Amino acid sequence: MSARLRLSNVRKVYGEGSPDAYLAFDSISLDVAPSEFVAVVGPSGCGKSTLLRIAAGLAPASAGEVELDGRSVSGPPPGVVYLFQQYAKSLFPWRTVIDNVMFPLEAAPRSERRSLRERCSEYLKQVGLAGFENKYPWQLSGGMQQRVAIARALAAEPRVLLLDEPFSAVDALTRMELQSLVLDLWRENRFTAVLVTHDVEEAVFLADRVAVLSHRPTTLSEVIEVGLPRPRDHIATREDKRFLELRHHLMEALLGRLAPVAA
Ligand SMILES: Nc1ncnc2c1ncn2[C@@H]1O[C@H](COP(=O)(O)OP(=O)(O)OP(=O)(O)O)[C@@H](O)[C@H]1O
Repeated sequence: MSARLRLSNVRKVYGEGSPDAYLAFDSISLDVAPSEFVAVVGPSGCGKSTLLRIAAGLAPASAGEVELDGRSVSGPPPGVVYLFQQYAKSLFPWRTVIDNVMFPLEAAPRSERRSLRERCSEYLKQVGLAGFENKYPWQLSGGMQQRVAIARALAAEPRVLLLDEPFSAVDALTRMELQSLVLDLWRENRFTAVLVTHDVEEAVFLADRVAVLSHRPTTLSEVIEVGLPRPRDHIATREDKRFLELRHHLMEALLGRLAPVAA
């Protein structure tokens, strides 16, 4: 099957041409199939967010190519939605919850607004926020605000959803709830998902494959097939032998270069 999203030999240099030019990563090639869920893990600062922004067409690569359904990406393409870590900054505090979710549909003709509003209420229901349409983001908890951001992403009917550490600003239990929510929505809506995270358990729990970025100089060191059965459950999946093996392997890959802690 042809790739939905294809990264071919992508390289990023910040400050190219200047004496303090900085090579973020090089030679990254990765194909993501339609409806696949791929996680990208790597140590802090290795370039995960940069890579995702390039995949979204939000930043240019220094070399290499990004393709969406076979077409070269040179700016944000329709159908690709980016979900940010900092939901509080990505929601508009002066708009109600429903008006935040409606935002990607604002260009639609007035005559369609009523039916779009109903559709957006449906997305809010899907993320467990029925009845919160007329609240403002600042009246909601952090986890609820990220649910609003997820509903807004759904309203854009993504072919590809790019998730940049989307759960890192919430507490551990909320994080697990949001992980399950994203898995349910992914299963129902069949978008392609690429998740950047530094959390190896999250990567294994959610993804079909995990791409591992190395320490500097960053390259793609391996891509691992997860192969755990779906639907996944926080208790049973995390106790599965395969889950534990993968977690071990990824922890070693990410921590391998650190010196052991002295007794
Ligand atoms: N706009 C920029 N200009 C210059 N350097 C940048 C810029 N954005 C990122 N960098 C550098 O590129 C490297 C990769 O940054 P990036 O945020 O992509 O890494 P990351 O793996 O997502 O990090 P973290 O896991 O800590 O969020 C870092 O060393 C960072 O300082």
